[in-house]
Amino acid sequence: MKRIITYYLKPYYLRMTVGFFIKFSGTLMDLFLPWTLARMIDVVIPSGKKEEIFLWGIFMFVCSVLAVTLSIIANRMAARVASDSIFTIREDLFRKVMVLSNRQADEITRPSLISRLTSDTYHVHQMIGRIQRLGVRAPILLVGGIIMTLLLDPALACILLAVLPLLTVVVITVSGKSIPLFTQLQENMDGFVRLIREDIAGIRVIKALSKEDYERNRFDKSNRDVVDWEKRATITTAITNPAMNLFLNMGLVCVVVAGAYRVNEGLSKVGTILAFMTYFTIILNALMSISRMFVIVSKAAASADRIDRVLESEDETSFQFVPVLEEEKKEDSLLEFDHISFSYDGTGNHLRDITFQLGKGETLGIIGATGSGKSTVVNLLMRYYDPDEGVIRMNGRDIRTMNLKELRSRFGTVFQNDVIFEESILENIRMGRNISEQEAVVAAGFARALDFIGEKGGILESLNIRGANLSGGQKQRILIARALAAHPEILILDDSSSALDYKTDSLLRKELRENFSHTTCILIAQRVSSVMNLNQIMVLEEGAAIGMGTHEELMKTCEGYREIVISQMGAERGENG
Ligand SMILES: Nc1ncnc2c1ncn2[C@@H]1O[C@H](COP(=O)(O)OP(=O)(O)OP(=O)(O)O)[C@@H](O)[C@H]1O
Repeated sequence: MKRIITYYLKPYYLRMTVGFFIKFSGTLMDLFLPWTLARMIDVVIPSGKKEEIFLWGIFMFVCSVLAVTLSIIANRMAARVASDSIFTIREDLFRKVMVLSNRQADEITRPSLISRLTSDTYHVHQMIGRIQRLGVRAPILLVGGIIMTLLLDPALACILLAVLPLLTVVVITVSGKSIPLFTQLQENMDGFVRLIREDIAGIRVIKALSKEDYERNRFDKSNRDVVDWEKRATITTAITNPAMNLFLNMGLVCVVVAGAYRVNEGLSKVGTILAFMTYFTIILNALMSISRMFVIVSKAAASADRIDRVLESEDETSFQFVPVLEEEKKEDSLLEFDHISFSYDGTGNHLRDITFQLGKGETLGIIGATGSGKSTVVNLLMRYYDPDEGVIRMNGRDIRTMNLKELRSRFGTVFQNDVIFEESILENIRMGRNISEQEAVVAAGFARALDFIGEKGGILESLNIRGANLSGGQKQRILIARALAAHPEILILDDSSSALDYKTDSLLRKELRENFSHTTCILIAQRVSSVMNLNQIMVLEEGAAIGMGTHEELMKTCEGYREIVISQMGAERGENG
């Protein structure tokens, strides 16, 4: 919250101050109206002076118009400050989310990052707007109302002063009880949104596994939790209005009765009693607004904390430069993994003592069971994570000493589950890079994607979100074209041809051999046929390299590799190599 007030709202302090004075003036006008009404009824009308009545009427009219106009101006200013400041907060938050390290994103979780960017910024937006409107108006009406009643009739004001503590107790008690309930409701709502997002994204698999009932039960439970907390919170706050009204009406009855006596005894006047009753209502409404403010501020404070936790986290770029750790090695290899060990969470051994070297234009295949650590090799290479032990070098230089953007710009990558955007095929290949339409078409040709692009109506045709109007293999080919389009120095294909038929897969490899012979290539695959012709193949098992060499070498030396080959290509091939 502190960051929002001292940093994000700072550029608007002047606007907020001007807005405050406008709101203040408008509220004062509102506050004066009952007083002028009392004066009109008690003094001006009985005097019978038409001119004076007319002037006071004009004065009241001007006061009302001014009160409304000033309030509208101040509210519009407040809305602008809220929108402008939240725009900056969202931008900074989004920028931060983009540069969070994978480890940080794992910790916070992706759905929570989405909630922070959406519902949490919404709550803060609400608070910034309301605090400038109600936050100014309600206290002025409360304090000003009390002062006016004291000025009008101190004896009657005693009734108000007696009722006020009761109203304050109601507000404080209800707020004290409802704020934690609303906070809890917000947390449950986060889980609820997360569940809906998962269910909608995974609707196909839910249907395929006939898990509709299971998911409905999960949904019902989450829905019930949200409704329960919502009920508790709203039932608690529901006491406020009736209780306040009760005290108000009791107070008003006392004011009317006491006022009648005082009027009869000539100690007070009818107009004064009327004005007094109006102030009574104004004060009550101000108190209710203040109680609502408590809820809004507490919600926003929780949201601001969640936003702050992301904003203050050290971003990826701040730990990209590590002082040169070792003498630059003059080596021929373009890429080197030097005894790399790594764990995502500090408990598992996700990679163990991995060592390999790769020269320019060489190709490396990585094969192994699911979860054996294949993608982890790429994650470390791209510096999504840093290894716990060992050094990764590029041209003999520790990659931790390289600029992160520069490092990543040398790669063309296709990851598992990469995303197709709701854009044209051309823009999906370009991805904002300086790539001409012609270059994109050529890349699509290398990726063997031209046939189906033609059938879809050409490269300018739009794709649906996540490529919903494409088959799995078509999606993969667009992603491969995206990776090839910039002619990267190092190409990484992580299980990116798994959905291609054998013929297309083999044609794709032919294209790569013929047109990307100078490109160093790392190919992660489940199929032996995809990697068997590469310069080196690394066989991973539970994070360790159990074999390294060419297909022929591995057939002789690596039992694990032979088993994979036999299972995929038949015993004969396995035995004869
Ligand atoms: N972000 C993460 N946090 C914690 N553990 C992770 C994370 N990502 C992967 N792992 C774990 O690390 C191990 C290796 O994962 P990795 O993705 O490298 O496997 P893989 O060989 O590429 O598998 P697949 O062929 O199924 O893609 C797995 O046990 C996995 O559960």
